[in-house]
Amino acid sequence: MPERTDGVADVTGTGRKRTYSKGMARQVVDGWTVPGFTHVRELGSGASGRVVLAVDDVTQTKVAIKYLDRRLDGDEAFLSRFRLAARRLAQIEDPNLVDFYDFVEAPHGGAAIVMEWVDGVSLRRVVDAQGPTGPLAALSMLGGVLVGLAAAHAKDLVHGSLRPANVLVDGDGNGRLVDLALAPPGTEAQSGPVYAAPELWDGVAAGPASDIYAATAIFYECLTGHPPFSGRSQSALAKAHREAPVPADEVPGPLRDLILAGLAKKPSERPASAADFLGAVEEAAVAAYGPAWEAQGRSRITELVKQTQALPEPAPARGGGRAPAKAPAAKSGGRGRLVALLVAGVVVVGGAGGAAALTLGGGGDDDKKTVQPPPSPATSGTPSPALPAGPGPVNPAAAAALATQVEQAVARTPSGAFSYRRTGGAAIKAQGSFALAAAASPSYQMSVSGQGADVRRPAQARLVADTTYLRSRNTWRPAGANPRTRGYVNLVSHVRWSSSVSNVTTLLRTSTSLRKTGASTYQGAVPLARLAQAPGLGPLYAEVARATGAQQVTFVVQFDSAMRPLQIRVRAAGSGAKPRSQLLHTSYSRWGQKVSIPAPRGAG
Ligand SMILES: Nc1ncnc2c1ncn2[C@@H]1O[C@H](COP(=O)(O)OP(=O)(O)OP(=O)(O)O)[C@@H](O)[C@H]1O
Repeated sequence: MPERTDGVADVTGTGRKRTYSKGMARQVVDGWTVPGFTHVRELGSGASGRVVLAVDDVTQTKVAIKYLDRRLDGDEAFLSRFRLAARRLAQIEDPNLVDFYDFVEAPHGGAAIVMEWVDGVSLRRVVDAQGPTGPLAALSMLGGVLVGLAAAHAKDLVHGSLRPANVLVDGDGNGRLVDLALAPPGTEAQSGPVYAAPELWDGVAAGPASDIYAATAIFYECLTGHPPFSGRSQSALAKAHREAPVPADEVPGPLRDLILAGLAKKPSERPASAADFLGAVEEAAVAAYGPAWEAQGRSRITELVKQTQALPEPAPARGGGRAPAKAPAAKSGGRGRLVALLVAGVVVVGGAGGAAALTLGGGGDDDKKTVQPPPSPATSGTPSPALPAGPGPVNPAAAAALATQVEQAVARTPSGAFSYRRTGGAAIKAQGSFALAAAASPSYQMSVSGQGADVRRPAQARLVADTTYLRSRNTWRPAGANPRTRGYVNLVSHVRWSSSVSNVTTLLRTSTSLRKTGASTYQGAVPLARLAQAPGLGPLYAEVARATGAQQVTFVVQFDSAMRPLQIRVRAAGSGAKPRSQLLHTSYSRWGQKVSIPAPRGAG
């Protein structure tokens, strides 16, 4: 049973307690407010509720609180489902999901979600204001959305109503998904009709495949400035999703297969999982735009976010409830977009050469007439030429100084959270936290799984002083000696080295080409023969060389402003008739968070 504190249910079971201050501000939202927070301002509202920026009275942390619409907080079936989803949401930490803190219910009606406040703008606003993002930024957004979906799907959580308004883009160009599991089953198609997969229109419950469809429809809109299908009524839109050919010829040639795969009419014909799709996205992006595509795409989207933030913020939408779907009266392409066009000195007359497409959303932000945007500063984002992947000159002293700077930055806040995945070959996924000790080996706690039959189920693992412990029925046991758990020991070792900071610094130090490709992004290449000599990392890269036949790896690493890694992507691509490739991708977050990973007591 949820513990009740001060009349507030702690349904996430996190046991978080707050000291609730009296007399907190109750402006912005009338009636019940979540105790312990002071509201700052309203951020906006939609069909599912009203969102306010608030400050935790104890920690002074800024949060976003979504007060659920009466339609939801009065629906007991929805509430009991969402309570279960909330427990899982509270356990996920992923750089592409907005952190979920609490689901709070008032004793006499009223419910709210307390979540991380994202200092950024929604992708809806970015596309409204700037038009198509250019292919690299669109790919980077799709990649982020798929990473977030993969993390949610791994916990059996489906987004259900994914659309650009539910992708918040932060100042680092990171797309973060919000509003997971908020659409009551059966209403998913109406929650985001423009992005709703054909099966949702037939009343099939939302699943990973419908999330992949929505992610691809968003990708399409980033590329072209308008969604793939439109219709004058719900039934016309449903028919288009079910029957109309995918208008793939509007997107750049190298990206068409991705669009066709993700928007396949039958769920079984779409990529098998978000993680699989991510692998295909990576392959297509590298082939078309070179290994630095992600860094370039991210820097492009970061620029678009900045430009959008500089525009006057649209007044928060009011009214909560979404109007029942009806053919919308012709509207302009959105307030923000209009302002952007005026700022850019572009005058749009009528339907931009007849290219206007009427799209039907369920109201609110997604209910808009999209106009094929004329070239604007933002749409002229043709990719810069791919950087050379081959070895080039490197200044070893500069590379070593950079590596030292990273080590020093990490040593100041030596703990955090990470998520890791390997794609290509046998997939591996892991996420958790780590603590780096100067004099001892680092400790990791993670949920880890792989593709082999013996490691497919996620296991909870700890690595302390080079011993791996696995959790089984609430008991931690050392795993080394047991042949049945050897697979997990190998996975943990792989993850530990792949996502280690020493992997980052070794790649920098041994690079044969290294260049700065963004404000805090570097791209380089290292021959695998060199990495095979590196302490600890040797076996990892020997395996990569064996599996791919590659001679070298290329990498892209991005740092935060304190020079701690935010993410690193290492790619090995073999050559020949059937080249095999692998991607090792670690994202880091929450540097400096308090992490304690002791050796389990009594576990030997
Ligand atoms: N965690 C957050 N951090 C920052 N801004 C947020 C956050 N969650 C929502 N917002 C912003 O608050 C506003 C209202 O969000 P809301 O989710 O109600 O809108 P919506 O997605 O259009 O509608 P709905 O999902 O309810 O149909 C939007 O501008 C959204 O970008």
